[in-house]
Amino acid sequence: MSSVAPKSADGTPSNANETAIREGRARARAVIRDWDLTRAYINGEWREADSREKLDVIDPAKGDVIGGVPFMRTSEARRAIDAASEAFPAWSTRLAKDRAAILRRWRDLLETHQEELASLITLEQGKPYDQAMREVVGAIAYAEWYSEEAKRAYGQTMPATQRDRRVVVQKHAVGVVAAITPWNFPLTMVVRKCAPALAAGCTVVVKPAEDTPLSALAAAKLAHQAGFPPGVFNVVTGLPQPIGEALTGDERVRMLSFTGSTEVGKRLMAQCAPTMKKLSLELGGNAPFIVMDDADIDVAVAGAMISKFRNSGQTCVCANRIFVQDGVYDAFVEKFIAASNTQTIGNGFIPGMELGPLINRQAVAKVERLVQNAQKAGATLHYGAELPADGHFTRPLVMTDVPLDADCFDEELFAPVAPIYRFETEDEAITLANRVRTGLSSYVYSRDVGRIQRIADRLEAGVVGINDGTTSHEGAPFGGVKESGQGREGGHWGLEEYLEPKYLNYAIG
Ligand SMILES: NC(=O)c1ccc[n+]([C@@H]2O[C@H](COP(=O)([O-])OP(=O)(O)OC[C@H]3O[C@@H](n4cnc5c(N)ncnc54)[C@H](O)[C@@H]3O)[C@@H](O)[C@H]2O)c1
Ligand SMILES: O=C[C@H](O)CS(=O)(=O)O
Repeated sequence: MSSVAPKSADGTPSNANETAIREGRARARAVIRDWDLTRAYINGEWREADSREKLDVIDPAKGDVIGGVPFMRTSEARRAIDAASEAFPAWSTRLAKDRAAILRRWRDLLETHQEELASLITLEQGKPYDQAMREVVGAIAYAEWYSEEAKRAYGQTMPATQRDRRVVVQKHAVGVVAAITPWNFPLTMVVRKCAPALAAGCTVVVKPAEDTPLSALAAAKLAHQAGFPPGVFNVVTGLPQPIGEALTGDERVRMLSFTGSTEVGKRLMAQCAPTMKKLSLELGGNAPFIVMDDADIDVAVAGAMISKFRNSGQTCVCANRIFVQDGVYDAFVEKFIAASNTQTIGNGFIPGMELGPLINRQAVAKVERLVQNAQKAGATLHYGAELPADGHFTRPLVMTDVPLDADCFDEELFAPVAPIYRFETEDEAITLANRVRTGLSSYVYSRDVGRIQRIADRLEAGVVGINDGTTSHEGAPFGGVKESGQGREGGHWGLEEYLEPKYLNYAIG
């Protein structure tokens, strides 16, 4: 049976753990203090809310207040749009190599301060420190990619169709971009949107998630040091709805780049319609994880563990439905439950911690609702670690015998809960995998390359992990189909999102 974080002999959390938590929190709170992460960033200045109100920031592992950011609303959002709009002409016409150089400095500052940034992520989002460090490394990778891609916004010439005509295609920055980001990767989601936007010559107003605003403010602090001119990069913190209405309703904002739930994505999409904004929407997932009976079971179990439990299941690409073919079902279930039940759960500052808390109480209530629904429908529950004393934790859980009509088949769990479903044929697996409204990530385990290709061809998804539970790559076009959104982030695809082609037709006489 697994346990909460490693304990001392008498069963209380070891002094070493308590010391690690205390020291980790102290390091992160020193970053908040020394970097003065208490004000939003508008037009190159650090600003309070007009009302002087503050929005508390909570440590999800302890449930206590660890910081406060400006509780901004419409007026401050409008000032950020003013700044971004005024900065756009100069920034968009600046030489690409100059934009690239500033992005490179931003990238280097992210790397120089990666330990401070990782501590901040663990404190405000809860993920274990080594996962937070991997998030910072991911953010650095995106910043690096777009510091280079900034110089590759290439145009084209078209073969003449008339002897006295020439056609030249140019690329132009879209304009002011509103970037609204989620809490599960509070740094990477900001960099993954802003780096390509800034590389393309756009200016940006970021509204981070209210649960995790500090990482976005830290990114702004480093962007300021990197030399982004005033108004080019802005971060507004506060009440989502009025800020969102200001950003989506203002005709000067030419694009919305949103990462978050499908529900909110649909709402924001509708709010953008009156001013016809360009959209990049990275929305909800519900990833199928398919294990065929010729798969290497140990490889499949290892992949399912990473895909399911990374960030305590709070990623858009987590395995949300694990489908195992009849012939290997019992073997897979036995090994997967054993692996799941050895995981430690606790404060992310404890060295080697595997599972941190969920982001807030609402997230815990949602997963409890989905588990109760599945159990009532007939699922068998195989619980892992006991819960730590405080914080927003939920126990790691494997569910077998899950009925196909359980709510968790269609809803994103966003928790360390793994429903397993049995299937018989390849066609049945694909039909079940596609029987949802989203299509972001998916996984297939087999050692038959023809079977893998047949399944990958038919999966309704933007990403297919093949014998691999992790699929992130800064150069790949990340994004989904159906209600997982539209547009792509990463690689040249990510830069193109923030560019508009314009063709010039020359009569040459
Ligand atoms: N596709 C991806 O790349 C990706 C990445 C991470 C998370 N997600 C998805 O995000 C969801 C979890 O993140 P979340 O809980 O932060 O999502 P969420 O939709 O609740 O919030 C996302 C962002 O939208 C803001 N927001 C919420 N309501 C708003 C409104 N009315 N107006 C303006 N802004 C508003 C929030 O403050 C936050 O900044 C999951 O569904 C997950 O799959 C997708
Ligand atoms: O949560 C969504 C992220 O996009 C996951 S990942 O960073 O792409 O793996």
